[in-house]
Amino acid sequence: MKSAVDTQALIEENQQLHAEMQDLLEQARINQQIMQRHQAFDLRLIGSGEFRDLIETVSLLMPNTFNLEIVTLTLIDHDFDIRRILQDLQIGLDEYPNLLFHVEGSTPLPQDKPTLGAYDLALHKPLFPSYQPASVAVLPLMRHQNPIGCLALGSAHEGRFTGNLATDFIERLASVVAICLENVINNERLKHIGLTDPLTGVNNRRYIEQRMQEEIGRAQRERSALSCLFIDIDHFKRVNDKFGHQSGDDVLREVATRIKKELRLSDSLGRYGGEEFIVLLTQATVHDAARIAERIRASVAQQAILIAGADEALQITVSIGAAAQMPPDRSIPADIARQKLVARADEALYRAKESGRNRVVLAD
Ligand SMILES: Nc1nc2c(ncn2[C@@H]2O[C@H](COP(=O)(O)OP(=O)(O)OP(=O)(O)O)[C@@H](O)[C@H]2O)c(=O)[nH]1
Repeated sequence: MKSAVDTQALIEENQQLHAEMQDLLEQARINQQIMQRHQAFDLRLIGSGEFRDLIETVSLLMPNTFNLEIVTLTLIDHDFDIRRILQDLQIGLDEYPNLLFHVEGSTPLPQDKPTLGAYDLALHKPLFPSYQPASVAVLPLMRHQNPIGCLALGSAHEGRFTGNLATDFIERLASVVAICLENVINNERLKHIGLTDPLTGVNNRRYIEQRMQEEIGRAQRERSALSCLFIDIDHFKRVNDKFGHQSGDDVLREVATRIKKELRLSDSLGRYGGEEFIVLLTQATVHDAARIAERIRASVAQQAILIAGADEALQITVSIGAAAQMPPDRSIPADIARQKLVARADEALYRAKESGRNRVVLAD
């Protein structure tokens, strides 16, 4: 027969076991929640179709999911290839302070294995320009054995990332991010190719029409000014006939470059047809448009264009028709407003040609 003492010990042991089981259950519940959060994060990451999605997932969702103070993504883009595409697609880098670009010649990014440990100002400042964590994990992003950038995880806790922590989990995370990154960059590249004129590198007609429609809609809503320039190279057929098609192509490229130089970042330039370009000037009245058009005309006319194979530089001029959409009429659908604006600029261009070329004419 068991004594009262034995019974009491049994009860206490039972209570102890019960408490341990409750702890284990609680731990399992927390683990399950963490796993679900990680799975949701993986799905968002893998589902990123555009650059914007990926950057937002990495810089906003990732710190939340993994309990971090900051996550930054540094890309290797020494030839500015990625930045040019993002700029042309109107993806403003200012919107993403945690997206960084490695500076050529500065401390090389880690390759192969992640590095974990305490924050080191000299080493980590470029990866965390706006926040100083206590401990960091720097994960190399590799594709086909080549480094494409790095992911930097920052925690406010000193003990979070230490040299002896197993790295399998974060290595897997880095390889998923690297694949997703390559995928979104390729998607944006394809989009860019579809909207770019291969000869001059400026936007093509499809892009400029699309952009005009958006900007006209915005100008109508915000009651802001918007102008359009229709630019045509004078006697371009003579260039082709006299110096060959290749020289004609060189002239087209140089004229596109000179036009672009006179524009602000918010303006758009597109090749509209053979030797025709359209410029869309946002927040620009007819006076602004006339001033910019005159600058473009002068920049083409003032300096002859050097052509490979030709003995002398070619004197090229352009004629420009300018039309402003002011005040924007909200009752007209944006596509009709776009066609009207282009038609008015085209009509002004016709008058510029008729009245002697190498001039700017404003639409009525
Ligand atoms: N090299 C080259 N020529 C092109 C291209 N696209 C169109 N052209 C040529 O551009 C010329 C346009 O000639 P026209 O429309 O007669 O006009 P223009 O000679 O510029 O005369 P005006 O506009 O009246 O001053 C044609 O000879 C086309 O073959 C191109 O991609 N490359």
